[in-house]
Amino acid sequence: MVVMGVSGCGKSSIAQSLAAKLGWEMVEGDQLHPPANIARMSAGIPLEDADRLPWLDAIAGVVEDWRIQGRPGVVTCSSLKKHYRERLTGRIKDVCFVYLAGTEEQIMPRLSMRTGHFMPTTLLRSQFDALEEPGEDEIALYVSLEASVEEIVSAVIRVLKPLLAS
Ligand SMILES: Nc1ncnc2c1ncn2[C@@H]1O[C@H](COP(=O)(O)OP(=O)(O)OP(=O)(O)O)[C@@H](O)[C@H]1O
Ligand SMILES: O=C(O)[C@H](O)[C@@H](O)[C@H](O)[C@H](O)CO
Repeated sequence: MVVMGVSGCGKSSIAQSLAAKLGWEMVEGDQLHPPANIARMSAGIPLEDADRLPWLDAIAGVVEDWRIQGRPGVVTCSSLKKHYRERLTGRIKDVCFVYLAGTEEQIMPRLSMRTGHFMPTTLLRSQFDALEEPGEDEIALYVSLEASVEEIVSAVIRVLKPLLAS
């Protein structure tokens, strides 16, 4: 499972709770950024494709390891563009994206109140500019970010339960 969406949509919060409830391993995709990417974002400079590709490949490696081991897992990754998501999954249809959907107006207060994180609020617009929402040809669950973490996690597990049982 890849919890995706723009900065501040709630990926880390939802993924932590999902992994705990499911008993799955969780990987924070942001931990796999090259230091140069963190420095770039911290300086208020949006990442470009060239910056993201090695990061996406590192996350794809986590997904592939889980696939080889036959183990489920939850990883957070903004996955803003379709070709990023294809790079993450290798176009293998065993990965579900949980897309935390919302508006800049809904997310900005969260980013403004968050402390101790490298991502400046000024980059939120660039995240939406880059965002390509998952299409009908992709395995993705749209979830409104407006609900509580508990409500979102319960809804995701409820909807995916039949898949999780297989
Ligand atoms: N469902 C929610 N309702 C209210 N606040 C939330 C919700 N989910 C997350 N938050 C809060 O919003 C802020 C951003 O959440 P979080 O860090 O999980 O987002 P993120 O998508 O992982 O961000 P980034 O991509 O920048 O790391 C945090 O302060 C978090 O406590
Ligand atoms: O795709 C990107 O521009 C970046 O990866 C950001 O989305 C960060 O990973 C994170 O969301 C901010 O902390």
